[in-house]
Amino acid sequence: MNKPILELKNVQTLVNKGTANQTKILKGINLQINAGDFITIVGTNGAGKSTLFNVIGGNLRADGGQILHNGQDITRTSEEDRTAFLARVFQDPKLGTAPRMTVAENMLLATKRGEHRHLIFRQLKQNMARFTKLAATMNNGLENRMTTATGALSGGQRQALSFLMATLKRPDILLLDEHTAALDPHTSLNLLHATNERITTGHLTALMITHHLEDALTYGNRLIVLKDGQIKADFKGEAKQVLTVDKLYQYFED
Ligand SMILES: Nc1ncnc2c1ncn2[C@@H]1O[C@H](COP(=O)(O)OP(=O)(O)OP(=O)(O)O)[C@@H](O)[C@H]1O
Repeated sequence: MNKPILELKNVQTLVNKGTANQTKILKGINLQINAGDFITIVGTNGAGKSTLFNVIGGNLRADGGQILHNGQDITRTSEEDRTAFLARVFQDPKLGTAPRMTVAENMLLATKRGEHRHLIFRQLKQNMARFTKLAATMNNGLENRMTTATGALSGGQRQALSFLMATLKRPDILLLDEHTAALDPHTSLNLLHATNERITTGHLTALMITHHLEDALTYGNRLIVLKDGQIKADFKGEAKQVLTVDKLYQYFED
């Protein structure tokens, strides 16, 4: 059998280390993520979902356990070095794009994720048709704003651009941290559809945090419930298909 694309072995994190307030946030996470997995993650506020993404992304170091990428230990690899194989989209549309650069320039930058980036503007012209076609797949008019500064886009267009940028250079792992939560219901649904399309047709490996149980059930092949820093359930394949909102809701009680 192939190695998991990402594996977490007994991963633990602490906050307020060495003080009287020292607290364990992740309490021994064991998780094997296989190539092509699209995992939705749900859990109460404070369950540790963002902390899990921080520790996978490398902006928080694990205080115990191991993280392996294709079998290689990356537990101590920096956040910057992990961008060579990992991309993340945040809830805040402002976080994923450079506001003064145009849509096309941002996209060009994204083709160089994980490399020393300097823009060669002649490459803009060469890539414009491809970028415009890609922007059109987001179904929100982004393709008509290729030379607009990103700061002037609507929140929905900016977040769609962040998502596109995260996937332009194929990441081994894509982390979606409530990436539609700041959008209105219609815009959010549109981006979710585009997200699902790009992940499934591109066979990307993705983890998506959401507070919408319906969305967690609708999308992906796997669903994880995080509670109090631990994985309480991991539904795969058919077990996920027969899962209902009512059953899932039980994990949020008490
Ligand atoms: N730097 C920190 N210092 C102290 N406590 C922290 C720190 N970072 C996270 N925590 C605590 O760790 C717990 C988990 O936080 P985390 O943000 O991972 O939860 P979450 O599941 O993403 O929550 P939400 O759904 O509200 O976004 C929370 O109790 C939070 O207060």
